[in-house]
Amino acid sequence: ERSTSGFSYSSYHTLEEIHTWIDNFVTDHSDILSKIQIGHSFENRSILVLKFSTGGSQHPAIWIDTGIHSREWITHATGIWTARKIVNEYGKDRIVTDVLNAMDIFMEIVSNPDGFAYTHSMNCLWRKNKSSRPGIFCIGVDLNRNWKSGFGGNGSNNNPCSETYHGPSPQSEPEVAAIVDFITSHGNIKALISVHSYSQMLMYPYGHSLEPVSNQKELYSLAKDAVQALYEVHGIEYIYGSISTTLYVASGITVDWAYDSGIKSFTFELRDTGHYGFLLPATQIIPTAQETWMAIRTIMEHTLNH
Ligand SMILES: NS(=O)(=O)N[C@@H](Cc1ccccc1)C(=O)O
Ligand SMILES: [Zn+2]
Repeated sequence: ERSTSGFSYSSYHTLEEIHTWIDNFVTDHSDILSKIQIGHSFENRSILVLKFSTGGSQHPAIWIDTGIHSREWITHATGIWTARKIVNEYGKDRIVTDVLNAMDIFMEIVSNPDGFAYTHSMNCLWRKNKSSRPGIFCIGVDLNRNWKSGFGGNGSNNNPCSETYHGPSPQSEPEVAAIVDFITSHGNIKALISVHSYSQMLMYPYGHSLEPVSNQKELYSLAKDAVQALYEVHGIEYIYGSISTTLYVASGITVDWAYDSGIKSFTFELRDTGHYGFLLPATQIIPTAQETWMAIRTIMEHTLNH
């Protein structure tokens, strides 16, 4: 009898329900799972990371974050389903087993806990964190514009009332600083996957410039394979390419910082293409998670072998 047996993987959940699930899930799978607090948010909520590990010390690792933008609820739900998939597939699926026998996986499901709580209480379309500063009467920084690489460039905004406000300085936000500190001190993260919604895209750096990254061919080819694996599940079509050429120029973003830190980095924009947008019905959670998993699994396999 799993203590998570009452949890619905086909529903959206509150922050408290997710934190309770994390505790129960780690208890149920304590052989392979542990919970790490990497910091706290502006409003003092815990920032939690799931660690999947079969032992060893300082294994090369893969980082996955969901929920950096709080209204993108499909991403937290996909993260939760993916976490369960990983533990269920270990020992069964050859790729998952090979990956976890050689690497660790770190997953941060609620990367913007203050914003996420706010989407449940006050404003379901809230995007930013909830930081406030003296003399500034608009709240929140866009946590996907607060990173050092290209900070303050085109595709970010220095107006605190903007939805893409980059904040006063790189890593000014505790939610970003916590990830930077964790990944930097770990020192052996090989790949990073940052999950957003919506648009149905799989992208890689750069966002801050139109200049192709040095290993563009490798990332393009891997994105192509990952998108094909995703398509084969439910026939959902993704487009793929570099962020700046596929979507728009965006500066101070997670994946550009990761790439400049020597990490192969990808970012997803999950379902849909705008019909429901951020308000994707819960009936699409499991289909979305199932197809996204096949793309993530493809990226994991490549990371293990290259
Ligand atoms: N998820 S979204 O609707 O906010 N779109 C994202 C697009 C995006 C995602 C990853 C890196 C750069 C840009 C955004 O941050 O603007
Ligand atoms: Zn987003």
